Amino acid sequence: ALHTAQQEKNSEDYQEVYNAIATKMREEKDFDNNNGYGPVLVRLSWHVSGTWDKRDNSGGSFGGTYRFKKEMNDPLSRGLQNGFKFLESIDKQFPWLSHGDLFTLGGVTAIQEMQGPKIPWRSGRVDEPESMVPDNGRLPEPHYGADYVRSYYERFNFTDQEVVALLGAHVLGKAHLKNSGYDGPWDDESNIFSNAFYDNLLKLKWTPEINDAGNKQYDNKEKGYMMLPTDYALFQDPKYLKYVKAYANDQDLFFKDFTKVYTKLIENGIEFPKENKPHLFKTLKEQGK
Ligand code: HEM
Ligand SMILES: NC(=O)CCn1cnc2ccccc21
Repeated sequence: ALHTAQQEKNSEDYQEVYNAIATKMREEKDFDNNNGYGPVLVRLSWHVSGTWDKRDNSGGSFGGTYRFKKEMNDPLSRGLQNGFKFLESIDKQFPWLSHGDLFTLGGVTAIQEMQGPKIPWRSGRVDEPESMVPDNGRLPEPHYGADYVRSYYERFNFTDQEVVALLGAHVLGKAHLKNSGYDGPWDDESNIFSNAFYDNLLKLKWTPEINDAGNKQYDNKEKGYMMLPTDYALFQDPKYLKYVKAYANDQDLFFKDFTKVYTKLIENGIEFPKENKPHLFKTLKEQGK
């Protein structure tokens, strides 16, 4: 069943929600070794959307079903509960906002407040009941290479270029051994949204290592950076590598392409009537806050 998103509030109302999330991010910037909540909010917005299945239009961000424990406790989402807890006070402050809108707006706010691109965001997702929670197992695993990544994103009809642009979000935050069985990076500059992911992938020396959870990851000793096998796949696969180079050399192109594919991701399965216009948010800084 296709979901139609009606716009119920105007941009000023959503800018107020944006400001509440952005202000709370500033107040709690010491979270996770001073990474702050930005990275986990971005990952949450992707996980609530990554359950979408084009075959029956199940899952996806529309119904806000991540709020139910079956989806929240998906082992591949370990650690995202921190993002959910962060958004609980926002949920209470704006009871009229649906959970699907809350989770996706959280990611948009985080990207913009971490100096990323402006993401035009459309509202109107409607909460669905627990019976609509998609099964676990729809999110990707980090252990495999390019063939796995390519076939995984076929579910979204994403091209190689879109997959590479989307994965640039792995410039943010870090892996935590207890969450995913991967660990690092150990630098603390991972809360600025930039094209550094591609630069690092191309320019640094990556050494395969078995980590303390017995998983193979790629480490750079000099900088204390790491890459998952699925990250490194973008370097190994010649078709992906072409776009890794393009984005390493052109941050504006990366920002433009990331904005397009991230918007596609968080809107998959949703019909937006043309009168339901995207909202463009000002950052706190642009508002002089
Ligand atoms: C092949 C697809 C992907 C795989 C296998 C994957 C896997 C992972 C893993 C294992 C972690 C570490 C989690 C932890 O230990 O806390 C992680 C973190 C993260 N992922 Fe992905 N991911 C993928 C795609 C994406 C996409 C499409 C986005 C956003 C557009 C994204 C955004 C993030 C962010 C921001 C973090 C850092 C979270 C934090 O610091 O707590 N990932 N990812
Ligand atoms: N700073 C870097 O080397 C990128 C960090 N990084 C690479 N793959 C990642 C996957 C999840 C979070 C951070 C990640």
